[in-house]
Parts: sequence; structure tokens; C-alpha cells
Amino acid sequence: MERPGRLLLLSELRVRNAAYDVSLNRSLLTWKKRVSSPVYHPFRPSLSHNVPVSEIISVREEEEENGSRQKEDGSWKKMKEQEGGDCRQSFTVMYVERGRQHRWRCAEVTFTCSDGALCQRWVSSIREQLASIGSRPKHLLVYINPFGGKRQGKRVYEQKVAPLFAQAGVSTHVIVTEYANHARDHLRTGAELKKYDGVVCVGGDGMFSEIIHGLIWRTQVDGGVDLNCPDETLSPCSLRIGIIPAGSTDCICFATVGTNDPVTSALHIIVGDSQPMDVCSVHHNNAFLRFSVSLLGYGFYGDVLTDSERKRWMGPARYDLSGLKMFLTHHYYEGTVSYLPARGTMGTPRDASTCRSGCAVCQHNGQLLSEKGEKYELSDAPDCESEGEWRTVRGKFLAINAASMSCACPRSPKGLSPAAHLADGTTDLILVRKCSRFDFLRHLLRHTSKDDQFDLTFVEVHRVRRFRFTPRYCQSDSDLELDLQENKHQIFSQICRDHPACGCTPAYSSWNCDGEILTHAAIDVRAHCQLIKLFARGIEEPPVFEDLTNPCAI
Ligand SMILES: CCCCCCCCCCCCC/C=C/[C@@H](O)[C@H](COP(=O)(O)O)NC(=O)CCCCC
Ligand SMILES: Nc1ncnc2c1ncn2[C@@H]1O[C@H](COP(=O)(O)OP(=O)(O)O)[C@@H](O)[C@H]1O
Ligand SMILES: [Ca+2]
Repeated sequence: MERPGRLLLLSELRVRNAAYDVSLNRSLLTWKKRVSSPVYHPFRPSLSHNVPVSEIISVREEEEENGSRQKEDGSWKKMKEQEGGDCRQSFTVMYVERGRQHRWRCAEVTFTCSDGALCQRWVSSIREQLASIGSRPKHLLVYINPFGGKRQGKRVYEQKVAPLFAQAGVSTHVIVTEYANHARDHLRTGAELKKYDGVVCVGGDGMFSEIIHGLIWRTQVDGGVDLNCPDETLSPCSLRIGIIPAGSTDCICFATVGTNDPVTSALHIIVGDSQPMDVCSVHHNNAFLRFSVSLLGYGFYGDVLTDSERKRWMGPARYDLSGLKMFLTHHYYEGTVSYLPARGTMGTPRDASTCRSGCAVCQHNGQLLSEKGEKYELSDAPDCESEGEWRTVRGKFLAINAASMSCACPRSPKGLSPAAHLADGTTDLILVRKCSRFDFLRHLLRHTSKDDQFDLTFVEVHRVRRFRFTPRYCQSDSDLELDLQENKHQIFSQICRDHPACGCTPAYSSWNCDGEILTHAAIDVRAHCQLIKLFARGIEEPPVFEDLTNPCAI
């Protein structure tokens, strides 16, 4: 068996007319400038580059300007004569280069070889190494929401993403959605999923939500799982999902990649990254309502979303206006929250460390939950003997938020729950009790600074596996139906005839479920560990020691 470090090729090649020693093994492509004097010079920029094979995007043979080109059969039709009489050919390697703030770019380097045969050997060796990476997708199903965010999804895909996919030899079937839930319904029933290695979503969190609803639903139906039963163990989806950010918040992309940049996302897809992610199921009276991967927010975030939907024409700025309006409105909601604390798992919501690439907490908890899955499922059932583990909080709340991941986004780069994990099988339940406007503003502002948004007397946070919310004035299903029919376009679409303070504060808010409105206030939520996978790797730590041998790092 070949060891990863075994040298496959070592040649003297030229890069921009300078001589380099270029080597390839199964994990690394290295090019190192030949120096006339080998004396060490501390201030001379480094002359060595290392690119992991896993981060090579593609390799292409260059067509010489003077007409020398490769024939269909791979032989060289005409060689360009060098002054010295030798023939030269060149090839270009495209690879991932890291920029600022987790951005990735496609860089390239052209190597000139002394002869065509050597050039071909290099090209085919690199191609062989790339082909042996089994995790890279070859065929992708792409859904574009042309109306997400600033309505740039189609243009962004065509101009920035499609050329990269073509360069990397990734074939695509592209569907531009024509109506809301088009992608979801196509994934449920129409798409031939066996043909693809992954699904790509061009849009925002709402569009991503459509994709996971289609994929998870299809996987459960294929596996005979009853989605309406909150205690069922769901089957994980095998297809990975890529997100090209083209929405308004794009928090799922930001929290899994570290930036909202279409090129960076496309490169993570091409190199075949894989990031498992938790999904919460939301039920009402034993009927399945929705899935959530980022924010489930009642009160403030539910009201912001409901208000902002009527301002869609404003684009992403609608959230700022609705946010300000709802902050001034200052509604609170009464109810009971019951939760099952996450026991035996690593990590707490007050940890200083955050979820990063290759997160040990996610790996530990993921393994624990998959090994002890059955036992955990049983003890989680609220009506079994361990009912005593459930805790209950009653009160008046300005906001009840469940963050299954940090929910970091450009508005709040550390997120709603900075220490939440992408794939640990838990969600962070944040309860913001009724307080003054001034105190609520302090809490909100802390999402944008280094200060701890949980270190306030009216805020509590719990890491949980399940929770339930019941509003004080219980909503009947007929109320909800009337509500939907009559008050669809009202900011607070509640029936509050039984509410003593009717006219000043509504009895119910709605849930903001990854940017989609849920009108049922009473819900039962359960975290499912690592139910889906993304073409991402989590947020990378900046290198502690810069690679001083790499001039790009200086
Ligand atoms: C006075 C300063 C206030 C600063 C408050 C900052 C807090 C921001 C936390 C944002 C968390 C966002 C969680 C993500 C939610 C998205 O799923 C959802 C839909 O996204 P998309 O489909 O891409 O539009 N976005 C929202 O609900 C927007 C919330 C904005 C709240 C101001
Ligand atoms: N072609 C379409 N026409 C109208 N709505 C659509 C279409 N495609 C998707 N949607 C819906 O648009 C909503 C918002 O999409 P999203 O991409 O998240 O943008 P934003 O981040 O701006 O909210 C989602 O609920 C999605 O279901
Ligand atoms: Ca989680």
C-alpha cells in the first residue's frame, strides 16, 4: 500500500521564468524556488509553496500562443521550439487560497516543463490524485431562488459559481424556482436523487429551509418513518447540501463557513467538504409542523419576521425597520416553557470556546448519541419515568429563542448563542423575561459587541435536547383557522378575546422558524443530532503560526 507521503513526481519546472523544484505526493503539491546561494537569509521572503491535493480545484494544459496544442488523442501536434532547441509545454494548477475573514479564492500557478511528455505526466498525475478523492461531488442538483435577498441569485450563480463548477468538472442540473415551495415539492416527488451527489441551494435561510424540508421528508418516507410522531428516530439524509448565499440574513451559510461569499461556498462544494448539522423537529399536538436548523424565535424575532414579510420589497433592509418597530412596540408574551436539559453531553452555552472546524464537542456528542441513541431516546420521552428531569419555567417573556447553532450572521458576527454547536445534538434555549426597553436594548446590543448577552438578570440560557412552549391563553385550532382566514395580513394575527389586556398587548406571537412564520404558538421541539450534512467544514481557526515558508502568508 502506498503511504501518503510517497513521492509521485519530482521535476525542475519553471514558474514565471524562474526555476523551481516541484514535487507531488498523495497529499501535497510543493514548489520551491531554486536559489543560487543556499545561505539562509531571515528577511528574504519565503520561496516555497505547499498546496494540499485536497485543495486543488483542477489542472489544465495550456495552449501555446504560437499554435502548439494538444490533439484529441493526447499527443502534441506542434511543439514550440525554445532558443536552445528544446520543446516546452505548460500546465496550470488552480487551487484554494485563503483570504481574510474565512474567504477562499481560486488562485492559479502555471508551470512550464522542458518537454511535452513531462507536462502530460504532471497533468495526468494530478488528475489521478484528484479523481481518487471520493468525497468530491460530480453531479449536483441546483435550485436558485431568483427573488431571495437583493434578487441577485441567478446572476451570482451564473457569473461566479457556474464557471468554477465547469472548471472543476462538476456537472449540474439547474432549476430556477418559479414559486415558493417549488424546490421542496420537486425534491419530495419529482427529483431523481440517485443521479446526484448533492443539492445546491442559491438563496437565503428560507430557501435552505425548503431544501431540507424536501430532503428530510423524502428520506423519512423512503425509510418508513412517521414524521408526525415526535418520538421517532429520524433517518439521516445521505445527500449533502451546499449553500450559495443569496438571501437576506444567510445565517446558515455564515455560521457554517464563516462568511457569506458565493465563491467561498462554491469552493467548499468543489473540494467536497462535509459538515454534519443538527435539525430540530417542531410538532403541535402530535402533528409535524416544520424543521429548524438555526433560529426558532417567539416574541421579538417572531414579530420582526411577521412584520417584515409585508416589507419584502425593501430587501434585507426590511429586518432593520421591523426590528426597530418591534423594539419600540415592546410586546411581551405569557406562557410556560418546559425543557429537557442536555445531560451527559460536553459543553455549555456559557463556554468561552466556540464551535470550529473539526469541533471536538460535536464529535464527542455525536458519537455518544449514536452509540447510546436508543437509551437517550427512551429517557427523553416526556411521559416515561424520567419525567422528573423536565424543568418548567413560567412567566412573561419578550423573547423565547432556540438556537441550534450560533446563528452568527453579518448583523451579529458572534450570533444569538455564540457557544452553540452545529452538530452536538442540542439547542440553546434563551429566555428573555419582561424587562424595560432600556434593558432589552442592552441585551440586543450585546449581540454586536464582546459583552455577554446572557449576563443579565432577566436572561437565562439552557442547553436542551427538547422543549415545549404553551402560551398562557391557549389557542384552539379553530382560533388558528379563523386567524389565518381573517387576519392574514395583520401584524399580530391573534384572537385575544380572552385576554384581559386586549388592546394593549396581544396574547400570542408567532414562531420565527429559520425565517418562516409558524402561526401555532404551542409547540414541542426536539433536536435530532447530525440529521443532515452540508458542503462546509465549520469555521476554520486562523493559523496560530503563520507558514513562514509561504510568501502568501507574509
Ligand atoms: C439595536 C441593535 C440590534 C442588534 C440585534 C442583532 C441581533 C441579530 C441576531 C440575528 C439572528 C438571526 C438568526 C437568523 C434568522 C434567519 O433564519 C431569518 C431568515 O433569514 P433569510 O431567509 O436569509 O432572510 N432572519 C431573520 O429572522 C432576521 C432577524 C433580524 C433581526 C433584527
Ligand atoms: N420563485 C419564487 N417565488 C417566490 N417565492 C419563492 C420562490 N422561490 C423560493 N421562494 C420563497 O422565498 C422565500 C424567501 O427566500 P430566501 O431565499 O430565504 O430569501 P430571503 O433571505 O430574502 O428571505 C422562501 O420562503 C422561499 O420559499
Ligand atoms: Ca446544536
